[in-house]
Amino acid sequence: MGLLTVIRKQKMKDRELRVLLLGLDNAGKSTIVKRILNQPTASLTPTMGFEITSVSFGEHNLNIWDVGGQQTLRSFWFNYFDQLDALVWVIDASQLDRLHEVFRELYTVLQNERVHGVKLLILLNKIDLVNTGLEDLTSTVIKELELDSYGPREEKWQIIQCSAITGEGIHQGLEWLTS
Ligand SMILES: Nc1nc2c(ncn2[C@@H]2O[C@H](COP(=O)(O)OP(=O)(O)OP(=O)(O)O)[C@@H](O)[C@H]2O)c(=O)[nH]1
Ligand SMILES: [Mg+2]
Repeated sequence: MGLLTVIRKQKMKDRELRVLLLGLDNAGKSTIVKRILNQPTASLTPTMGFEITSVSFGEHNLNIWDVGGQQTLRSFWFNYFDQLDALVWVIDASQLDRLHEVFRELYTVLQNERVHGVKLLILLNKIDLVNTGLEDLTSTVIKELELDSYGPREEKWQIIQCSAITGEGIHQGLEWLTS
């Protein structure tokens, strides 16, 4: 293989991003994927295994792994940790009573060494259902998960408010992932 071919292949590889979408059941992960694809978001059923979606964004091709978040499925999450470029963690911002569960599960995921150093995007989803308190929620998440120790914001992690139903914030999330 000539040098130019090697460089070209490497460039193509750099543009392929493997993205793992995780979060509790009902957080809105699959709806976010539908929104990205511009497909109807109504009448989705809980994801029982996983679904891979390939989508191009700018110069990049994102391979998004959408994995079911139900309790019984969480022990399988670690099967998807290899060679990740980014982890997207989706939180239902309208369900504050589940925040403890959210923190516990994400904390466990972040302990896994295969996730260390991987870009982390936290999406506070369903903001169309929330009228107040989003800024407080954002600060709480940053504090509880000690995100500042994860590395510099913008570079290593980001937190974005979004709605898979209205589409708000989704583009911004994809931009950050591919930046
Ligand atoms: N209002 C509102 N509802 C949303 C939003 N995103 C998702 N939903 C609803 O939340 C419910 C769950 O959405 P899913 O996308 O299936 O959730 P999931 O995270 O994929 O769930 P699992 O596959 O079980 O892990 C559905 O009824 C969606 O319509 C949002 O931004 N706003
Ligand atoms: Mg799903």
